Amino acid sequence: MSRPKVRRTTGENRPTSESLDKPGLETRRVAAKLLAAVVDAHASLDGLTDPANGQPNFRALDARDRSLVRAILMSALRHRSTIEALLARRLERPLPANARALSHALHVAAAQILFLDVPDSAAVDLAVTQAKSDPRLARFAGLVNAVLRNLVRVKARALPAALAQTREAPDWFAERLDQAYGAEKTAAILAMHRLEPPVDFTVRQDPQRWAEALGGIVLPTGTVRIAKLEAGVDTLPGFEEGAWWVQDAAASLPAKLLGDIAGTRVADLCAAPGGKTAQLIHAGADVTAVDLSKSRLKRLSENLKRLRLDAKIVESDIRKFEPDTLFDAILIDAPCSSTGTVRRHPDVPWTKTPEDIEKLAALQRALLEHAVTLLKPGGRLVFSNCSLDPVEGEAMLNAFLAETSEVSLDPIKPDEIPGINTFVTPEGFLRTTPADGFGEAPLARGLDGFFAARLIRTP
Ligand SMILES: C[S@@+](CC[C@H](N)C(=O)[O-])C[C@H]1O[C@@H](n2cnc3c(N)ncnc32)[C@H](O)[C@@H]1O
Repeated sequence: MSRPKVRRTTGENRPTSESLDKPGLETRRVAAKLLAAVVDAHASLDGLTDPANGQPNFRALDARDRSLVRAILMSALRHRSTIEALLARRLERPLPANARALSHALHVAAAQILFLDVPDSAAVDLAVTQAKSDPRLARFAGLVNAVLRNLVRVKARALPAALAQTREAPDWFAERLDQAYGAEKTAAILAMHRLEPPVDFTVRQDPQRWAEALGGIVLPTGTVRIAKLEAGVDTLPGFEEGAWWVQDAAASLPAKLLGDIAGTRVADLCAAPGGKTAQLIHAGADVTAVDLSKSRLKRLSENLKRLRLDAKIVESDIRKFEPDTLFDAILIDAPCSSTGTVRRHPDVPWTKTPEDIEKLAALQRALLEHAVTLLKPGGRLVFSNCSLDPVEGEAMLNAFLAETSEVSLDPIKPDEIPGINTFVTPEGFLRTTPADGFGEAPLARGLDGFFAARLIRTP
């Protein structure tokens, strides 16, 4: 194939009022702007697309265009390495480092061409118009046209080959997974990161009935799972009456590891938005929910209100939380790199760095050190997080245990919760990854990456 050449701007590339108003153009511009914010400024996609506090250009779009922007960005990030490889092959030389806006516009268009149900001609045409109407991109309009037209022509053959050859992750992340899990399991984890995950529900009772009502299956742990949402969760049966809450199957396990807590006083430290708080209250505990974030605690209150569940809510840094009486049990679901949730949050590996992992592990250690002082002698504490990185999990916990006499490990037993036996490590930690699951049925495969350990306060 003849490689596209960079074409210089001519007068014909100046924006016209027609090009500025072209239907769909603003949606692509916003998508490219948000992609820049994620990849270059490490902003979180959920924050940027928050309906109340998100990026202003995004919030100015109507609901349909907002969903298209989200769909473009989910695909662009979920397949970022593959798109990068396919674009690089169609360019004569790498894009200059200062051509970030061009790179983002190409990625947004390629995501539509390769992964979304948008007509190819519309994706190409809008990207070219976008280039012509942006002073930073106008001189590249010819290149955008040539690269994207070429991509459309070859995609049937080139996409499967690129998917097979590309590791779908930034190098730092794939290398850390390799070190922790080995090449084969890393490949399986990264393959799961490309797929849209199912939706899991924790139900208050009668999982079988709710599986039928929602059109899903019951996993061995009791979680109800459906393949995908056809509309908002608030349209599903059982939402109004608070019969269930959305919670990944792995996220439902740490609270269960506290065992029978009916009638006991339990602290849920790092509680918001409250999925695990709801489990603890539903299990019959008198729960104190503590979190640093006012806005996240507001969501926790709203969630508990819908579920008609009640907890004492405390806004505090848990390092400064000094209750009058010690707790019978504690759950601490600590802030982490969230690398176990990449299937749902494909921006995570592109917004986090190895330095973040080290900093978060140090914060977790500090939170855990204070949390154990709030526990009654003989009481149990479960520490959990949704990171795949052992620095935030196994290594942090082992180092803490080696240096403290205040608590000891209470190993998790493989048969104490149905369905978890393959997730329990030889030392008695819980470790899940997206490559794990509950059997070979397609809907039973995969769950978020989680780490959990149970400790007991020295009597
Ligand atoms: C992984 S989220 C918790 C998810 C929650 N347990 C659930 O199941 O819905 C971590 C939480 O820790 C909170 N957090 C972070 N640092 C904290 C601190 N120093 N003290 C209290 N909460 C903190 C964050 O605001 C965030 O809500």
